[in-house]
Amino acid sequence: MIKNRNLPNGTRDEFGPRAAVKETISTQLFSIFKQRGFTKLTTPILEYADVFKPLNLANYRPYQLLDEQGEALVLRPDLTLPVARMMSTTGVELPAKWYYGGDVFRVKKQLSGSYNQVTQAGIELVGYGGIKGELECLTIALAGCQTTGIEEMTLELSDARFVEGVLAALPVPEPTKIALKQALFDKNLTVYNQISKLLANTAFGDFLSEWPWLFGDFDTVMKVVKRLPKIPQIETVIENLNVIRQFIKRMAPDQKVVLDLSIPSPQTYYTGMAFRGYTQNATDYLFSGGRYDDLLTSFQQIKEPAVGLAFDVDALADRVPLPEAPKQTLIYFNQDQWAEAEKVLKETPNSTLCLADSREEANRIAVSNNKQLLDLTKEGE
Ligand SMILES: N[C@@H](Cc1c[nH]c[nH+]1)C(=O)O
Repeated sequence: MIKNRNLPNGTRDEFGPRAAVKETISTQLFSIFKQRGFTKLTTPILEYADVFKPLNLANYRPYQLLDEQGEALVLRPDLTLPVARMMSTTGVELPAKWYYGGDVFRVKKQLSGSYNQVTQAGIELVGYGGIKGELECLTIALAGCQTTGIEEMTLELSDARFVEGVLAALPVPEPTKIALKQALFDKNLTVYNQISKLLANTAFGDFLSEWPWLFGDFDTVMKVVKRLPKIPQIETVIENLNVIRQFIKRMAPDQKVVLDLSIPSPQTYYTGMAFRGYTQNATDYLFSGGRYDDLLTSFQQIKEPAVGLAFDVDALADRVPLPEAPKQTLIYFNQDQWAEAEKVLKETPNSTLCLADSREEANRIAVSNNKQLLDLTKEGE
């Protein structure tokens, strides 16, 4: 007899309403992706560990296995890197629009309460370098939340180039910049203040005193950014963010948009704008995405621009109210009535065949599942 019937940490069996809701959500998202011209791509759950080198493995610790030659394999902790790997090996023509659905596996801290297996549904636009790529992703992000029934969602924008651009312009040696960045990301104000004090009397002084708090309402954050001296690289970033803000205003006037220019990029492979959606009082994101123009060079010589996003189907399922199921009918019949039962099944909405061998058993099943029994045998009469 098998002794250990427990599940590995952070995993779960899914059945009943939750499984049904997740299936519905995935179907709704896939239908948006397909309608907008994305093509399905399926990659294996197992990949060589090397594929995920560009990830920050402190945040995405993978489950490791060995193949028959002793080479390190992992259960995929991310779905964007397999797409980049696939693009570099198959020579498909660019630009390309891919969509996918599947589970990612990330070993989380024990007792963190979060799951190690998460279902994602996402898209990748490869070969588009302009801002239209970001706009398409955001259009799909908003449509996805709306279609699946998310009522209130906050859109958070950030940009991987902002922190780097400001640091590059600071008149201090490289090690000081690295220390300042670390203190900013860790929100270690003691160290941050010590370092930024060195620059208090420069053109950056005013801005630096506010940087650790540079998140929140879009327009308020932008006002603080204006205190920076002119840095050409930052100007482009700000322009892009403003274009996105205006686009959202036109598309979804009531959509709440926040900006965070004091955090590390959500993925180490992002090279530009990043966007995430969240709801109040929750730590997980409904979707997360961004631009990653350098990622393909991890796999090939030629650089290709790319941008994408993934919905967290589990996070969506946690927020979407479970649908009220219509009353089900159980059709009880004798084996020689199969053809008749089949006909009734076709004609009766929300019905299923009852495969019990006695009327008594059929009754028990109907009562315990709150279903109505339709008896074709008339045994009980
Ligand atoms: N793979 C990213 C989401 C993404 C898709 N495309 C670009 N980014 C994640 O899991 O966070």
